[in-house]
Amino acid sequence: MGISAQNPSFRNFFSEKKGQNIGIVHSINYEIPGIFRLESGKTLSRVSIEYEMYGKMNADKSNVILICHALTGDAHAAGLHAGDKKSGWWNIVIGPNKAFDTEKYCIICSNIIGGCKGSTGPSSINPETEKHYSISFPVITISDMVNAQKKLIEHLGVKQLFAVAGGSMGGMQVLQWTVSYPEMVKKAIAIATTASSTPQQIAFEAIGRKAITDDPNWNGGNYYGKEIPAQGLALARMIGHITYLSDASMQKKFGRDQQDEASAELFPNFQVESYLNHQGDTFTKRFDANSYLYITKAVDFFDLSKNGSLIEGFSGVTAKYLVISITSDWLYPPYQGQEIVSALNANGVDAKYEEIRSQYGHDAFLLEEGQLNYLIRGFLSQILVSDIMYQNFYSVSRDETIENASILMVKKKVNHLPVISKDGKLEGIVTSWDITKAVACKITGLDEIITRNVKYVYAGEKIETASSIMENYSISALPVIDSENRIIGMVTSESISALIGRFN
Ligand SMILES: CC(=O)SCCNC(=O)CCNC(=O)[C@H](O)C(C)(C)COP(=O)(O)OP(=O)(O)OC[C@H]1O[C@@H](n2cnc3c(N)ncnc32)[C@H](O)[C@@H]1OP(=O)(O)O
Ligand SMILES: N[C@@H](CCO)C(=O)O
Repeated sequence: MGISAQNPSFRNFFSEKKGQNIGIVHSINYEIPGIFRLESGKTLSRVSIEYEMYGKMNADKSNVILICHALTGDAHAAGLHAGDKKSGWWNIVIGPNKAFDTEKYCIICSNIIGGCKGSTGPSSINPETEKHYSISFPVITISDMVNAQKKLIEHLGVKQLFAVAGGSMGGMQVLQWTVSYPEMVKKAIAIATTASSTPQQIAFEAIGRKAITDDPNWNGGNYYGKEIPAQGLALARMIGHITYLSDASMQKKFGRDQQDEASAELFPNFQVESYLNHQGDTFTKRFDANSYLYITKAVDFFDLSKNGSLIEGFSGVTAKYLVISITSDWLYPPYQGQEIVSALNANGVDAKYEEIRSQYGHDAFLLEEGQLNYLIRGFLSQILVSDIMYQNFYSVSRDETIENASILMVKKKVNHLPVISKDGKLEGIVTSWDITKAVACKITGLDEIITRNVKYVYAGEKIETASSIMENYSISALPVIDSENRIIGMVTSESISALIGRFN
């Protein structure tokens, strides 16, 4: 790695718990059955989705985390392919004891539709013509990428994702998931991203696309089996790569250092030139130019605002959110992460904003191991009352008889009955112990034995809060209420204990 973090002691603080690697992994290819309809209305058939899976699904498939990759990523997020020396692109956070702990969660990452790493894209063979799609490939959007992932997730029998996470364009997919399929996402982690591409972001992508289409080898997109538009693609990557770094990281990596004169054709190359040439050159060996055109356009089209309002765009989102920005990211600056959180909060969504303090620039989401692990681990392991409360609870009204209340308790095998008013507000609670005492004292009216000074919690509180109330007052069930004192669920000591076995 080229530079050390801005404040080494800060970085070490977050690196305290080292994870392990997951070893050899392999990719799987899934073909979506039938026709796949795109947002544009166009259709594709025999769409392939390449994916990798690390860790095991638990019995009810409730521990699945989907990882969404950035612009030039792929399904290989972690571990090693047999014979390779380089691990997957997010190996720093995926594995045993890492934030995306493969001992606890089942991690899935798939290559996006439009890509060139095993999923159907412009370089694939069109089954109707038996030729490369090239630029006959339909326009794709971030929403299409998410719809293709949803097909894969459904095929794997997963009803709800425990979390969806990703950086940059991966973060856009995260946002899109929670807007398109709110009921399918419990937790969302969007890093170094925006909810709407800005003119400056579009401008950089546009220059990259022009570099490709101006290369004579691009040949209207028909270069498969011929010379590829390597010069244009390399130039596109060089421009893009500058936006992934920062002024400070370039200073630190290269300063004004030059290469040996012997390596130069005309003038000695600065080290930064040589670095960009290397990045451009390597990129042409791993990426398809047409895919680059389609994917960057999908990023440019991305805009979740509705009628000009991001608040409106996020209406209906229910996932709990962690939004992370990077202090030195000038491509997706922190204000864009803050805007996402404000719009989510305005919709009543539990969304938290965090910043990674780094000099690496945008690509810090691929590099800042300690801070990423610390923030993501904390967010994934935080369990709220709403995660474990029972919404199907039984209640009584205060004019009920003790006999009826006790029959209900026996039939439904519960030890607590919240007492509620006609408009659903919490008035008190009766327990099986209250009833036992009432029978002993020959009391028949429920009203006389209700505990009115009832303890309660709110759905958004941490389970630690609920369990300490239970412990302090020696009670085993708490009503969960909303801001208008209406009861919306019950949390019990059994539901908290059940958590211990949740991910086994
Ligand atoms: C996010 C996703 O979903 S996946 C996509 C992520 N992957 C990529 O973007 C791949 C290409 N990008 C990179 O390599 C990115 O810089 C990062 C963020 C992934 C890695 O960052 P770092 O570890 O800091 O690597 P750095 O930016 O210094 O680049 C290292 C490479 O530059 C080369 N290099 C460094 N200095 C010079 C120089 N002066 N002249 C020539 N080459 C140089 C190194 O030899 C090394 O080459 P290699 O990758 O072929 O081994
Ligand atoms: N370096 C990453 C970040 C782009 O957002 C990539 O190439 O995908």
